[in-house]
Amino acid sequence: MGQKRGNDSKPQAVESKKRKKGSKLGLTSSDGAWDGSVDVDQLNWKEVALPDRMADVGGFFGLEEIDDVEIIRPNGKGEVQFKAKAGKPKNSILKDPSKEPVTHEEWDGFSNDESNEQPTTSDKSAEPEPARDSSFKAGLSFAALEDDADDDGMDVSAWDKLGLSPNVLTGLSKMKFSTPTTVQKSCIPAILEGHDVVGKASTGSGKTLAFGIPILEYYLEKRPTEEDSKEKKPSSPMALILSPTRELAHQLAKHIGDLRDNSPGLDARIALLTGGLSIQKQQRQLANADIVVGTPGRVWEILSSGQGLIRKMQRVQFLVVDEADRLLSEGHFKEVEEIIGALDRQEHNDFPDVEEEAAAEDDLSSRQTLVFSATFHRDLQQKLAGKGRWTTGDLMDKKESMEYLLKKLNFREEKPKFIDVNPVQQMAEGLKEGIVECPAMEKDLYLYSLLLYHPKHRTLVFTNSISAVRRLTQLLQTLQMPALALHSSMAQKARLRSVERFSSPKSDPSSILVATDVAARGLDIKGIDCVVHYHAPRTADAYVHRSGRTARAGAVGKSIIICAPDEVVSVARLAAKVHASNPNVSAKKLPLQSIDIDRRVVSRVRPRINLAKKITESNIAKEKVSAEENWLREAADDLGVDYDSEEFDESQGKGRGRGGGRHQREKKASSITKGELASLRAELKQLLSQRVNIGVSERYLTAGRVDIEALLRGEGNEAFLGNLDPLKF
Ligand SMILES: Nc1ncnc2c1ncn2[C@@H]1O[C@H](COP(=O)(O)OP(=O)(O)OP(=O)(O)O)[C@@H](O)[C@H]1O
Repeated sequence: MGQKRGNDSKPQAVESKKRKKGSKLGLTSSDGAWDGSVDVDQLNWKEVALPDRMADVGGFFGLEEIDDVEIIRPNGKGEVQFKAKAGKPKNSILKDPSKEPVTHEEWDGFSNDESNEQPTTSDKSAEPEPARDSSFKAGLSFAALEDDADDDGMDVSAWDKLGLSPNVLTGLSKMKFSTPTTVQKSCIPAILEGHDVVGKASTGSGKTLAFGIPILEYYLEKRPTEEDSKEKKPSSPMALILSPTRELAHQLAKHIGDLRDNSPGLDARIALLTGGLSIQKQQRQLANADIVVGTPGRVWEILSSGQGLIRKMQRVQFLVVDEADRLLSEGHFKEVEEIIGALDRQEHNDFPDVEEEAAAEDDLSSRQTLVFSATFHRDLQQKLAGKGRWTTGDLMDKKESMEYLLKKLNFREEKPKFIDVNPVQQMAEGLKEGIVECPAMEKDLYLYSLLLYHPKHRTLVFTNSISAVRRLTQLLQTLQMPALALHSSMAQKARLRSVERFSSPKSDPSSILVATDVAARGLDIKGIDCVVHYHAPRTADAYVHRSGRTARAGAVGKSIIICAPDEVVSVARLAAKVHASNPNVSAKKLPLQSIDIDRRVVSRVRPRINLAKKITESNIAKEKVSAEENWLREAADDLGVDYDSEEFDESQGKGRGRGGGRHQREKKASSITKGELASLRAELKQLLSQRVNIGVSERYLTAGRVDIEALLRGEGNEAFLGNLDPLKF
């Protein structure tokens, strides 16, 4: 049974017990006045600016600098103190970089693999920020609500039953979230009551705020008092939120940060701990954070660096495991286990006095564990049972998921609440699923045709490999389509640019993002109308998450699988698994609509595709050959031998070893001359300048059967000329 979290604050004695340890920060002179010296963490550090060309470099370059600081050596020995020359800052609190709202600039890209992450310097040191608004008291903010009544806020009475503070309601109103989503309605009260919660709800259903709101409410209730601030009592983070990828961590921090920024009196400081940022800076952010969001690799790296951080983190009141099936699987499992183990470990000599130890035990016993995902797959079960391999990606039912989560996570309650908002339906309600069947070698042609049918649709195309992302992006760009690439071996700045360009409201409404599964989870981009699986997803949960990038937050969207004949059976099996728990769906009648693309369109655009493929293959082969040659030349230089490209080509071309044929094809593609390439381009340009002509002859045009005026006005699908049935999907 969950221990109900009362609305009253803990008795003062317990509060002060928790924060008993004296502050070592600013020093005071004999008359008790602050003498201007501060701890190194409290100085107003700024990141060292780098020239643009070095923007993707990190590590050592994550240095920060500071001006106008006097270094004092009180007793002439090793000990140093710092004094900001500018004098005493406002409210005696110097700027704390972790308190700045998380901005887009701080984001440094995507990666599944934290260990391979490149540090970056893309985050900017913040402007000086206001100190905590300690005059603002929770529960006394009706005035704030009234003040804002005439801005463009919304009626939020639908949230009334959830018992939220006026502060958070104001924030929700400003964000125009008039109604809680189902997962929010079900999870928020349970979390506010103090329960451990496992929440399962479809993609895009608002899970972030389902746990984010109770955390902010807890902050309002327990935030440090004015007194604490004056005494500069060190605080501990209240929540640790773990996320499997950097972009998700960023999004979570941003989403919760947005609500904080819109809610009067809410000034919780959020630290973002992901690879790619200077670790020293993150350690400093952590020192003052109220909410910590991070990826397991970096969180563990920082916690295990000592400095009493584990002890500090043991006091978190909320441990959130987002995208739990992914986080408790694959590469992250070990680090998550380490983190959870460290949070639970209680060693007696950890605490300098009995009172502190008692307070820590108190915190530990009241810690809530919150676990969220849209899917819980069977591999998690296998892995937890010690059977190792990740294979099927099949989805687990409620009982199985619970059993295995219970084994691994140290829930405070014997029976955490499992809130499954969509027990029968894995997919978002507004999602339409379709399948396009085509010959295995003609996927490019069918993808292009599909895209022509969907002008002004923001489309996300998933492939199963990085090389396919590279090739397809170039192919579509050659066909003058606004395509962008996203995969984990791109430089971080380039990844950021791709997502920003794709998601910007100002971008071309026909934008296409070609991506690997690095974009499958959590990416919350408004207005993705269509998800295309160029390669069929390998697992049922991948299908759910990829498709979940569209039809988010009650919107509608389409998910289309392009499928070769020999893939049809496995794709149908995959869809059957996803819909298995839906009694309204039978294996014989899956909600996977077959889409027929007009054969005339396909045959008319084939010459475009053939030309574009030739150009793209030639470009890619040229890039590859030149990279290979550079490498061989360098290797030959190192070995002190002569590199003879012809001799090397001969040895490759005789079919010795694997890949000889491919090498020959690449060589051939790369040998297209500049002149030939230019004429291919000119030919393609000519084809692209004409609309795809369907059943229209000049006679037909002059007979007036096509409304040329309407076409010129941009009505209908401008890609096509003639009578064309719309795609029935
Ligand atoms: N109550 C609400 N009303 C309207 N929109 C909301 C509400 N709550 C959240 N949203 C919006 O819904 C979108 C999806 O939310 P969120 O990213 O939390 O979904 P999710 O369930 O975590 O998805 P995924 O499983 O794909 O990670 C966000 O853009 C968010 O701003």
